[in-house]
Amino acid sequence: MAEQEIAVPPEIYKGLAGVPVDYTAISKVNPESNSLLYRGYPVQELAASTTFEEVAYLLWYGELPDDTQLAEFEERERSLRGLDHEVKRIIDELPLTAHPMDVVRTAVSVIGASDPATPDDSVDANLDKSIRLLAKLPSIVSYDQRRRHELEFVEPRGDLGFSANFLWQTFGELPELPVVSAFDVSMILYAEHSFNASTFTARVITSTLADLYSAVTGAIGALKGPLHGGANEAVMHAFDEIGAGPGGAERAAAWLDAALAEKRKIMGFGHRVYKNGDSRVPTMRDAMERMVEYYDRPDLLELYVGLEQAMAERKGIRPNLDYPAGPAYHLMGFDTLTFTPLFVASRITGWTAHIMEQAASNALIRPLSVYNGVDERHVPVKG
Ligand SMILES: CC(=O)SCCNC(=O)CCNC(=O)[C@H](O)C(C)(C)COP(=O)(O)OP(=O)(O)OC[C@H]1O[C@@H](n2cnc3c(N)ncnc32)[C@H](O)[C@@H]1OP(=O)(O)O
Ligand SMILES: O=C([O-])CC(=O)C(=O)O
Repeated sequence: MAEQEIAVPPEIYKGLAGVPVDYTAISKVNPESNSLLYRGYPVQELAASTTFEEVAYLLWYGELPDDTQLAEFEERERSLRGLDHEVKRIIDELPLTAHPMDVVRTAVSVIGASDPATPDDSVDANLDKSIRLLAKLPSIVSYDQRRRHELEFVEPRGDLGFSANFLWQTFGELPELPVVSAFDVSMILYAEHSFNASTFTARVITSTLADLYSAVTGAIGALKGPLHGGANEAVMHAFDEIGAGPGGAERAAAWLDAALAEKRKIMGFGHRVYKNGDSRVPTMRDAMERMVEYYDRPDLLELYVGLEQAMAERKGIRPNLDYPAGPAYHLMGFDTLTFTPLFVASRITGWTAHIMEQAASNALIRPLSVYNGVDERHVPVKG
């Protein structure tokens, strides 16, 4: 008699936590040293000495551009910033009740559906689509924020860098240097973070040989959720619940106790990979503090510090990048609902770098599941 097989239940890695699924040469997230490298460069150094355009180039081409390469790259990006009538028309048809992330997702989908190069998956075509989306996202995001205030579209300006132009198109006035610089830092920090949920979504879609626009559209959907990019918006909702004005630290602690008693997740805290703090937070916190000073809002900093300290005491959980980014964007004047679309405008660089990396060394992403439903049964014979 054959020896009876003892079924060993396979180990399930819920949420793929701790499971390496592929190599990447784009960025290295190191929770032990609390560091983040883009193509080998520490993100803090990039934030201090480069522009977001240089970082986009680095992520896509693997090296920082020299002066000539940067000038050509900037010229191309600036030439593509306009928005076709068709995209504006479709945005206009969307109800104002639509979340801005749904608007961005739809606009990217429309651009993909209208681009004759969509099926071309050559490296050159994908680079072209990537810079096209990078250039157009500020127009899409600002157009949507402005239409909610019944304001006209502001045409992009070819004499401004990415971040200055983004602010110009959103607010219709030229921002001062400290604001442009803090915004540019946020774009650099949000640009790339290895196999996070939205990037992995983009890679899964690419692995089926679907086009770049489809992968980006799916990634936008994944980023919308509050456990991922949607947390920067959710941080501001929490700040609104706590309320502005003096005494923020005490109110934040009391709010936190009530929220934890209700078993709520505190948005902007915790991270799947970093368990001792997010490598990007100190740099973004500096940028946020510069905005607190610039806009003279010490009460917001008091609330920020109060909630951070209370969370450390109660749960020992540290903030992630969304925590300082939310209040920084609020101070700059962005609507709270626009915060996650700002994340899209930056992460388009990382997503598309990963789409191209996946396409260059593809294997269909298709994990296994372990069935735990009812045993096999049979449809009763009728009659
Ligand atoms: C740019 C980004 O996308 S960064 C992430 C942005 N997302 C957020 O800020 C949402 C809030 N944070 C969270 O929900 C989580 O920390 C995540 C989703 C980011 C990471 O989750 P995981 O790695 O799965 O951690 P996990 O959920 O296992 O947390 C471990 C424990 O800490 C708790 N915890 C983690 N984060 C939080 C939080 N923000 N608030 C309250 N409790 C938390 C969990 O409830 C869990 O407790 P338990 O062991 O008693 O069940
Ligand atoms: O890495 C993650 O899981 C989430 C994150 O911080 C990011 O995408 O920037």
